[in-house]
Amino acid sequence: MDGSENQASQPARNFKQSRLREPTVSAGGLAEWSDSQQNSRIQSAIPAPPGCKGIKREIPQPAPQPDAKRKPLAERAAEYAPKPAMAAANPPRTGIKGQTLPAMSQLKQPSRITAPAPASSTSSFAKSFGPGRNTVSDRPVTSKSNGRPGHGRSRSQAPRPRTAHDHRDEDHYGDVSTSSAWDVDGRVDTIESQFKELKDMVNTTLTQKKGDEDAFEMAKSRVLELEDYRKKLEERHDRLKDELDAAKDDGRQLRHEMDRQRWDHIRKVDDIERRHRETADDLSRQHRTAVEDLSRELGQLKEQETKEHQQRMDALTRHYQQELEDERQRRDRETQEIRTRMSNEYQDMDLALQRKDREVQELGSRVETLRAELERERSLNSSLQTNISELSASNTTLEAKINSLKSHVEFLESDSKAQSDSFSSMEARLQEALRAADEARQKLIKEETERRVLFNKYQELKGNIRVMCRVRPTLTNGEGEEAKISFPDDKTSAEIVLAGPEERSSLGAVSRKNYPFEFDRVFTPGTQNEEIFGEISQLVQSALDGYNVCIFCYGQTGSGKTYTMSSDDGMIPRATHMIYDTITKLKEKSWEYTMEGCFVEVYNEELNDLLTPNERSSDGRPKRLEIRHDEARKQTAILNCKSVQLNSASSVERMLQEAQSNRSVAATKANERSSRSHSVFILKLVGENSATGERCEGTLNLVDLAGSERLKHSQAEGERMKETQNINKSLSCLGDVIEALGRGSGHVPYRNSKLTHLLQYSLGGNSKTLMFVMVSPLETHLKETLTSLRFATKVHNTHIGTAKATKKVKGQEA
Ligand SMILES: Nc1ncnc2c1ncn2[C@@H]1O[C@H](COP(=O)(O)OP(=O)(O)OP(=O)(O)O)[C@@H](O)[C@H]1O
Repeated sequence: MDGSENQASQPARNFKQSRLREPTVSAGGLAEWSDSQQNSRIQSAIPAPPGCKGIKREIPQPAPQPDAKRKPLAERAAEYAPKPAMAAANPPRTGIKGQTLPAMSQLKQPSRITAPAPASSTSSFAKSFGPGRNTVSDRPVTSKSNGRPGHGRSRSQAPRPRTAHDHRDEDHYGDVSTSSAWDVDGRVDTIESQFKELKDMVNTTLTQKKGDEDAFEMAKSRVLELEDYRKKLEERHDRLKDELDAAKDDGRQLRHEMDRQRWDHIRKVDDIERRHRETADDLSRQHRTAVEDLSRELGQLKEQETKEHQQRMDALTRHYQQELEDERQRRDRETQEIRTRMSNEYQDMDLALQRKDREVQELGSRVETLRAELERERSLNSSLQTNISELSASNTTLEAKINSLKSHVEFLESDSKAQSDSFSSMEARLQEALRAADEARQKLIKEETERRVLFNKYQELKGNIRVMCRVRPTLTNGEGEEAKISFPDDKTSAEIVLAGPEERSSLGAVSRKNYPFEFDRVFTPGTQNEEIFGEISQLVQSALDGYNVCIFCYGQTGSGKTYTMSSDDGMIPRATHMIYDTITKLKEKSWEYTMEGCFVEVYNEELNDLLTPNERSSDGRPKRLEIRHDEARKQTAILNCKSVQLNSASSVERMLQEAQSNRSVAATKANERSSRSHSVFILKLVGENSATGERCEGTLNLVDLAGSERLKHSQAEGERMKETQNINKSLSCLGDVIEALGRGSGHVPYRNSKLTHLLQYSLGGNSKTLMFVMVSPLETHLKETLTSLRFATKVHNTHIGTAKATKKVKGQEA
């Protein structure tokens, strides 16, 4: 039977006696059970399916047997049933016993009293006690007298709970004591009815007990069932365990089998591989043998073929030789015949030719005769014409003579004496004028010599190294912000003041420092090349006078060096034009000049000829330019360098163009190259005075230096690095040379760079030097500009010794 059905049929069942692990249920019965409690019982009662999780569920233990010493309530109630009078007669005793029941009832029914045992009955039962007998304080004592500890005891000690009707028993005591305390019959009736109720209760309890026993039995059977199930499960577990062990054994065997098969397989694979190798070896052996056999056969076949071929060739050769011989003989015969025929024809032709020759000779002699006749006729004709013209001329002359004679006769006929006097005075005056002119010429030559002396003295006084500054204008293509440059002194035009970069003080004030510089001359951005040349023309004159002159432009890239030096109206074309003009003028003073020019560049410490850049020596190597100094003449020559005779201004222009184009060829970007090399235009001027016997030899060097800002750039690599190092080196060597000259040092380090070595006689004692420091007007170039101006100031402060002209008068040193 199902547990739930059992419960439904026994609503008043007391679970305290069963002690099963089920929720504690009050004596109220089924009406007080919650659904969850019922469900839990249903779940526990249903046997779990075999093999499910329920196997692990705790099997409920049989409830312990109730305390045997304790008398069941029904028995105790039965003891009182036949003696209702005693209850009235001996109220304290009955009261004690009666007092135990509600206490027990309270133990069994902790919260509620259900319909069969309503609170009203308890309260009416309580009414049977006399006043003061059933106080709250007595109850725990009675309960304790039981001597059993229990969980219900603590509840009895707590303040009594309200009944199901939500009022305490004590609430009625007042009523009992006041209304019916001494109504014995009423009380007996009440007690009897109460007893009857009690009896019903006992019966109910007995029924409950029976139900409990049934439940107990059922639980027991359930336990047995579960035991069986457990056993089954254990059996199943053992069976499964056996199966697992068997499966493990199978697995082991399978693994073993697998290993064995793997080893078999590996062995087989090895065998196959070995067999395969052996087969391959056999095959390759067979192949080798076959190849050897074949090659042997091939060799034999080849030999045989060669022999057969040779035989065939021999047969063919013989055959063809025979044929050739036959053909040759046939041809010989034919040739013989042709020769015979030809000789006959030759003979015929010879005869015909001789005949023709004779005819030609005859014709030639006839032509000669005719030509001679024609010539004779022509000369006759011309002589006749000459005669005619001579005759007409002589006729005219004769006519003129006749006329003059006529006039002479007339003159002679007039005053002939006066005429002859005037003639003689005129001749005397002419002689006088000639003598004066000669004297004036002599004076002029003397004055020219004196002018030269004075001019050079004036130059010396100005100093042999002069520095001029030129600021180029801003270009119109929006180059950038202009630097703050001022020119304070209009009169001397020798000062320039540069506002330095912005400086910020610790207080945040922005200021600019002024940097004043002073040079021999400062040219403002508006100055034209013409005015610049006006300043340097005196130096060009000095070169004509036999001095070595060096004019160089120094400054950063883009500051205007090339513009100043080599542009169409730059210093080089202007200087050459001036020289031509001067030479022409000097011719009147008996000076004859020859002018020779060469153009070189110093690039990477190598001299390159810009007029013949690709010229090679006889051994095919590029011609190496070598510097040669003539100590006595204080002149420098460059070996293997093309030197051009400059007879006219146009030849100078041609030379400049050629140099420029060669410079462009040498580098893809001519501008870049111009920034990275020094170009030197060398003009040699040799003058001789036929009147005075003077001879002078001067050199004009016009140098466009490489961009000075390269001094700082050091991030370059490879070729660029070499270039940078060389530019740095040569520019600092130039500074060293100027400094050494200024100090009057015995040793001047000319040889430290190609540039200074080349300009040795144009820098220092025997020369006049002019440096142009070129200035860019841009703010971005400010630092470079300051560096350039400082360098120029150093040069300007250097005093170099007196210059000397290389001049000779025939037979004596200058
Ligand atoms: N005085 C001037 N008036 C007008 N334009 C000028 C003047 N000076 C220079 N320029 C212009 O400025 C530019 C740079 O000048 P230039 O090529 O002569 O500089 P640079 O110093 O020779 O440079 P690099 O070292 O690269 O050869 C050119 O376009 C040139 O025409």
